[in-house]
Amino acid sequence: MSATLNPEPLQSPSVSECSAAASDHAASATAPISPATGPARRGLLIVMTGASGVGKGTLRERWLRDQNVFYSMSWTTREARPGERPGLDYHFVSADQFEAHAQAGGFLEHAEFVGNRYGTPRGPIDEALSRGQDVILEIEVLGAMQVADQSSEAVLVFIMPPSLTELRRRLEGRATETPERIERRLERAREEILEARHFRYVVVNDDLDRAVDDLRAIQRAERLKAERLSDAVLQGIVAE
Ligand SMILES: Nc1nc2c(ncn2[C@@H]2O[C@H](COP(=O)(O)OP(=O)(O)O)[C@@H](O)[C@H]2O)c(=O)[nH]1
Ligand SMILES: Nc1ncnc2c1ncn2[C@@H]1O[C@H](COP(=O)(O)OP(=O)(O)O)[C@@H](O)[C@H]1O
Repeated sequence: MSATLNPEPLQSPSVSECSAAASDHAASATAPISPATGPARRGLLIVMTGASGVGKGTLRERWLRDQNVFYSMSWTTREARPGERPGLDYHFVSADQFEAHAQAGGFLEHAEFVGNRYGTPRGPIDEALSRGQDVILEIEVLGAMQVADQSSEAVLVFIMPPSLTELRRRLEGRATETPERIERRLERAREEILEARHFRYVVVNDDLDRAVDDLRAIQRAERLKAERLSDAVLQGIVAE
């Protein structure tokens, strides 16, 4: 893939809005009104991005522990690491399978990262958002920018390492990559960090608990946005 890091500020063109009212969640005049969490609410599309090794997976696991959130499992051409579970951590595919899916328009976004390809399958995300479930993507920066270009509703959160030294320590400590691949990931991390201002939020992952609190605060604030009130909820309020 030939995409490069984009020096221009992100544009957020509008995207066709899906029906905000899921059919199995019709608002009624007598139901308690809770615009932020109420029945006709479409799920949030939250995109967590940032360098490899910054702690995205660790944060996501803690953040979502007690929540019914849809985590989008990516496709990748990378080989599975020992302990990784096909169909849970990633859908591991060949280069040909990946390319065929990309050609068929099956990815919401996809990008090359240090010699391998990664992509977010489109279908399950639309389904989850429409039924009101929040969706979390955990992807690198080029892919996150593609999502931002396509979807004005996406909430983009950049996870910042406390320092590059600490990022190196985490990548080395995790010991999932060869030293050469760690260097390539760190090079990529420098480029990614320089793009941080293009995203809506930045969370520094120094203290894990505080960073998870920040993510929860973002999710809560985004749920309260007035623009997310659907017609169904408003009509329900005035119909009383
Ligand atoms: N664009 C894109 N990036 C992804 C996707 N899935 C994972 N990534 C990112 O690709 C990078 C490399 O992933 P991986 O090899 O699993 O390393 P790790 O995330 O550091 O454990 C990480 O920054 C991931 O967040 C995806 O579907 N699309
Ligand atoms: N706040 C933190 N403080 C110290 N170590 C952390 C923190 N967050 C994550 N880590 C560690 O850093 C390493 C990389 O985290 P990981 O979640 O795999 O990153 P990513 O998914 O972004 O590649 C792991 O060994 C993890 O335990």
